[in-house]
Amino acid sequence: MIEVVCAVILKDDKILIAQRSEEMKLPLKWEFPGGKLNKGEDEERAIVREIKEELNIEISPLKRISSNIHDYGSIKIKLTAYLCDYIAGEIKLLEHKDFKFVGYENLKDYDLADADIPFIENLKTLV
Ligand SMILES: Nc1nc2c([nH]c(=O)n2[C@H]2C[C@H](O)[C@@H](COP(=O)(O)OP(=O)(O)OP(=O)(O)O)O2)c(=O)[nH]1
Repeated sequence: MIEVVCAVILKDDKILIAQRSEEMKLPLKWEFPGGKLNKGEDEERAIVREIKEELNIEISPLKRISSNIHDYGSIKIKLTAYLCDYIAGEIKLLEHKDFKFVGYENLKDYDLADADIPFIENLKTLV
């Protein structure tokens, strides 16, 4: 099972979602950006590193939301989400195709990766 961490980044009460590119796995799906844990790396360090690598911004993890285990058939992932504050920097799309800041109520209108869907319910009381 692959361990993946992702960031639910808040800015002005909106949530950042990013669209995977055609070249990535799960092409064109929307997700909470993040990536795989390196060996020996803790989750909070991994999420800060991945967001800098993918979006060029600094974030600060606030709270662990929950983990979902999802089996895509070819791979099984454990996806752990952290609620994060946007600290600094201008977003540059270094891997993704697009990004948006959306209100909580609009998250369901995007074609999110299957593993992310349970987070919508878990976020209800947090945002
Ligand atoms: N980052 C991220 N990955 C997700 C989410 N939902 C979901 O199913 N995934 C899957 C897609 C990938 O199969 C896997 C993580 O891959 P990734 O491509 O983002 O991770 P990475 O940057 O470390 O990968 P790599 O390109 O170095 O191989 O988890 C999500 O919300 N965020």
